[in-house]
Amino acid sequence: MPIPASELVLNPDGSVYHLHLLPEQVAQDIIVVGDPERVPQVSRFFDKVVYKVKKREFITHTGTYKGKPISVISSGIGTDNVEILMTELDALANIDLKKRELKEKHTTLNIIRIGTSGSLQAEIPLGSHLASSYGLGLDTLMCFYDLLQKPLEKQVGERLQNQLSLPFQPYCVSGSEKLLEKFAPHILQGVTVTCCGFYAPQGRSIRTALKIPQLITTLNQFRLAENPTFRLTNFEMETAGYYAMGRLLGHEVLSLNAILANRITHEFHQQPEKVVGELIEQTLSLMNK
Ligand SMILES: O=P(O)(O)O[C@H]1O[C@H](CO)[C@@H](O)[C@H]1O
Ligand SMILES: O=c1cc[nH]c(=O)[nH]1
Repeated sequence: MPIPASELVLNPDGSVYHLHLLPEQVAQDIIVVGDPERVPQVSRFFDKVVYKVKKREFITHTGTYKGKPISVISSGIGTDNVEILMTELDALANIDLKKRELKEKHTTLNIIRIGTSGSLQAEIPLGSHLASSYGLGLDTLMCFYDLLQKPLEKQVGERLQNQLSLPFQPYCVSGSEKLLEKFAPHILQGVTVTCCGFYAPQGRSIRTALKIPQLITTLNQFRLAENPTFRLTNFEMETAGYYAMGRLLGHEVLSLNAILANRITHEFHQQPEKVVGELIEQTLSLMNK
């Protein structure tokens, strides 16, 4: 039975609905970024850019880097956008769009996020680069998917739900071990908390009262007796969504974070573009090794 037009939506030119991409316009190695303006900051290092496609916040540049096909795509902010991006990238790789059928052979995508983030530990300074060994989702995306979690991952979600009295259970998913191996010797590793907003969901209060005023303290002090090295290191808004969708769809995903804020020492980096630029160059040089 072909996948109906209402479920897998295609544009009149045959491209996927939101990304506006055709299968030949995306590589198997993909860098994802939140900010659409970061796309050319990555692709300027490519040998050449063959395709430039834009729809909404989803901007794609595809070409080669050191002779290997590569794409960079922006997601915009949040795990709701990540769900769309990951589903449509997977459809481009694994569904025959003309027949609307699953292809016989599965293609695994290698997806690396380069994003900005705030530190939850005083000793992780501004300007650090951090690879997420786990993503911990404080959003409700996975309430709608049947995600398999390992016992430690499930335990983290249950404990945090309890400690923060949340009406839903956070989810926790590991990143790609294969990709982490390339980066781990060169940058910090940590557990990244993915939030459903930038202000109150990350404990920021500008003009409104917080429902969970102890959020940052609880996350800063979260520990597992069974695994004493497990601690929550940083905040952002996409990583757990990428890791969960990657596990559901069978793709390798790693999130790399440029630490711009420290929420414990109350600082924000004076030159954010410099920190992000350094992470872009480091990622490109390590991902092909
Ligand atoms: O710099 P990007 O990749 O957008 O990532 C971080 O910055 C945005 C918030 O300012 C969120 O998307 C968060 O995850
Ligand atoms: O504190 C921060 C900094 C960047 N991105 C976030 O989501 N939070």
